[in-house]
Amino acid sequence: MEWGQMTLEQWGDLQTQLYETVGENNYRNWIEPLEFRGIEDSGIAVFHAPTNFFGSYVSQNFGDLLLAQMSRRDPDVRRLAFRVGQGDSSAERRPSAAAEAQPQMQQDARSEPRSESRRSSDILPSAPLDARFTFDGFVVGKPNELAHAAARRVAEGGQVTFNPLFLYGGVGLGKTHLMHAIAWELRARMPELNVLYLSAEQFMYRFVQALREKRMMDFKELFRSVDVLMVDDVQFIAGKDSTQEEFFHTFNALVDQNKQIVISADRAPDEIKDLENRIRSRLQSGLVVDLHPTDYELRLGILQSKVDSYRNLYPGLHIEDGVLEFLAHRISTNVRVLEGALTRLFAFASLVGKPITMDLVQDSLADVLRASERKISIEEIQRKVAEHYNIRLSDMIGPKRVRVFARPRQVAMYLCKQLTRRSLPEIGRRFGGRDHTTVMHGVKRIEELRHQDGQIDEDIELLRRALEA
Ligand SMILES: Nc1ncnc2c1ncn2[C@@H]1O[C@H](COP(=O)(O)OP(=O)(O)OP(=O)(O)O)[C@@H](O)[C@H]1O
Repeated sequence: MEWGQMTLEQWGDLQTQLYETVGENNYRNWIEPLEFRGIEDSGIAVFHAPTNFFGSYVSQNFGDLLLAQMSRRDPDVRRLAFRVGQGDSSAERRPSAAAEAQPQMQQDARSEPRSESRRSSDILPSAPLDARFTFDGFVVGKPNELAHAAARRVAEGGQVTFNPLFLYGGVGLGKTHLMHAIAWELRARMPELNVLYLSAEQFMYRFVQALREKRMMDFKELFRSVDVLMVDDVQFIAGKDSTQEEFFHTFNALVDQNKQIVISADRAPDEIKDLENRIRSRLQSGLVVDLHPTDYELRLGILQSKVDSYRNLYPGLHIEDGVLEFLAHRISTNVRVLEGALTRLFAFASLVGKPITMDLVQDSLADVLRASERKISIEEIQRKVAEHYNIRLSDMIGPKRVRVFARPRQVAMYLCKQLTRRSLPEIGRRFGGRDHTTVMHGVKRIEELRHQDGQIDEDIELLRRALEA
């Protein structure tokens, strides 16, 4: 290291001044234990701090003052660095080239500790990131465009504008994918940032482990020294009092330091039961965005993008027109199921050496298609049919046998047979305790009428479509 102009002696003078400015207690606790190492030629004043937490605290609370006083004496001083560990600062302890190349980061890091040990992955391992979960692999549509835009903004790593970013949505809608994409992007753009991604469950596990091993100071220090904290599935900590407490303190400490936090959950903060109110309100204090259930266009887009990525794996595999549209229409539950179906189709087709046709879809995905069928209930059918024929529900189910009630009743029975998996006796029971032979007769009668009476046929088609919508 080349030393700047400031000498140890001058540091001694400065300490006396700091003593007067910060007061005896602060001075003894926070300034005196610092060891001045010198000034690197890049204008970084380097201090040795006893621990990362210590460095972080000094940086946060006295960094501006220290920097102002130092740069008054030596205009070359532009930043402070608090490092832990043994030995002299050496070349490998300098901020990385990437950090130097990032003007924004330099400004952020002005008074921050950026030691190698702080970045060391064995001290603060992030949960592994899935290589497929990048922004490139994320298909944007109406239901997720806001969440995607917010995630992009955070991934730029600029000034923290909303804190935390809270992403929520139902199962398999892309929360984890977006979180990983943010982490990948930040790592690529700013490798010097300490980005920690983990699930709320892992947070709890580490907390409990720290308690058990009596290493709470280390735990606090580690979590307070990250630059970006990302916690997935935060609903997990609901009802777990001490984990919530610790999460709350970690959260506050990082927000106070203007460090970005990204949280995901399966529901909105005010819908998470057994969450302390103070945490709930913290989680709501930034930007809360939800991933809406996918629509047909988004599902089709996702399928098309997955097919593109499969092209290398299965070259020459042909997909019949209409297959993707059919899947996007039929599998509307979640993207994970949709992806799984496509993977299975490709594997199946390549095994049997055939193109992906509608027949192959029916053969290889029968269970998935069955499971994703919308379940239509007997009550729903009865209600819709009663509405359609403008009669009361009680008359449809009741004993009256006049045609104005009997015909709609038979139509409803017929639809129950067609659209549900209920047995004839079960259907009979739900129509005022009628016998299964009555149901059978009704279903037969409607089958006949569909051939003879265009109006009935049309009514049934209309009702079926409304019920399946
Ligand atoms: N818009 C999208 N574009 C591409 N892939 C997507 C999209 N949304 C979801 N996926 C994929 O769907 C799968 C499930 O997504 P992810 O794991 O992110 O869901 P999640 O919302 O975190 O669900 P969970 O609540 O179950 O954890 C992943 O393989 C992901 O890549």
